[in-house]
Amino acid sequence: MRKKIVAGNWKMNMTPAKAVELVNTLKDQVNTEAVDVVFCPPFVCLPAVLEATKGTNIAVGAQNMYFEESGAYTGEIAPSMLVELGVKYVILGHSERRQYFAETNETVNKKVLKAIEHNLVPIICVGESLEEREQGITIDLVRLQTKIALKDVKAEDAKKVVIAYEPIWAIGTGKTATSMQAEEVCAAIRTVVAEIYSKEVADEVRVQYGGSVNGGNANELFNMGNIDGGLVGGASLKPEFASIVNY
Ligand SMILES: O=C[C@H](O)COP(=O)(O)O
Repeated sequence: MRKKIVAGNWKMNMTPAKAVELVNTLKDQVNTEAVDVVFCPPFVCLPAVLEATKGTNIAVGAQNMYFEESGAYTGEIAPSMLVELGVKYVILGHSERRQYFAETNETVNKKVLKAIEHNLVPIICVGESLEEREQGITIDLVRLQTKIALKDVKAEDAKKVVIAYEPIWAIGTGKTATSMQAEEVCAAIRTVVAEIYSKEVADEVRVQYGGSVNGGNANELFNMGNIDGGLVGGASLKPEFASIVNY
């Protein structure tokens, strides 16, 4: 039985002081027994959020990292830096990174391999644009993104990764995929994982849905057979996040 996982991607919002306020608002409200809860603040807020979540079961994730160990990569963050702080998860390949920062399936794969090497759990984002959906290539595209992201990842490591299906047209738009649309693609992701590895691996890997998840739609989405929780943007910055976790 897969445990649900709900992660809040704060994106480029909050300052360290505001982050502590948000954690203090949410930390006693979220039920971490039934669901793994992850807060993913901006890099500079990580120490404050780690401190503020001490003594809770809330895990902390980063929103990105680089695939080299160290060196002359101005502005980048290495996995060891995150690990030393106590970060457990890292979002990789978010569509905003692909769109604005030229991330490709190949760089996402390098980051996934590096994260695993450092025992960070990658939350790998995949998903199609509206144009791609209208062209009828959603499943092919998401299968390809998943396959490349997992290239050279061993079966025992693949079991632990989280894959977030985020249709780009649903991100920050208030336009949620229907539970059937989300389920169809999340099931296809599980199928491709089974093809690469085995049914056993596919049964363990957790697949989230992301894109305008809110307190009103979380229950229906998270009750679909192949949806193991959500990657939440806008609503993760509000008290409403608790009602998503406690769906
Ligand atoms: O990472 C989170 C997603 O991009 C979803 O964002 P959203 O909940 O604001 O639509």
